[in-house]
Amino acid sequence: MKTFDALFAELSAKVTAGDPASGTVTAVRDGVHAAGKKVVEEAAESWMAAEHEGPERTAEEISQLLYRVQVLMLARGLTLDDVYTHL
Ligand SMILES: N=c1c2ncn([C@@H]3O[C@H](COP(=O)(O)OP(=O)(O)OP(=O)(O)O)[C@@H](O)[C@H]3O)c2ncn1[C@@H]1O[C@H](COP(=O)(O)O)[C@@H](O)[C@H]1O
Repeated sequence: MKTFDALFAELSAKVTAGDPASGTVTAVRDGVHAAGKKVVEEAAESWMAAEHEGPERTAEEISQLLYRVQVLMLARGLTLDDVYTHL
C-alpha cells in the first residue's frame, strides 16, 4: 500500500526525470493555478462524498485530494519537510 511519503518520492522522481508518460509531469508543468483548481475540486468532491456517499467513495476522493495536494506542492517547489515543519 502506498503512503503519502512514498507517493511524494515517486512523483518527485517523475518530475525530475521529466517522464513523458506521467500525468503528474504534465500537471506540474500546467502550473500552480491549474494545480490549485484541482485541489479545490477534489476537496469539494471529498466533502460531498463524506456527506452523501459511502466511506469507500469518500476514501477514494480523499486519495485524489492528497494526490492533487502533492501536485500543487511540486508545482510550487515545496518539499515534504517544508510542510511537515508546520505540523
Ligand atoms: N494517485 C494518483 C491520482 N489520483 C488522481 N489522479 C489523476 O487524476 C485523474 C482524475 O481526476 P479527474 O479530475 O479526472 O477526476 P474526477 O473527474 O474528479 O473523477 P472522480 O473524482 O469523479 O473519480 C485521474 O485520471 C489521474 O489522471 C492520479 N494520478 C496519479 N496518481 C498516483 O500517481 C502515480 C504517478 O502517476 P503518473 O504521474 O500518471 O505516472 C500513480 O502511480 C498513482 O499512484
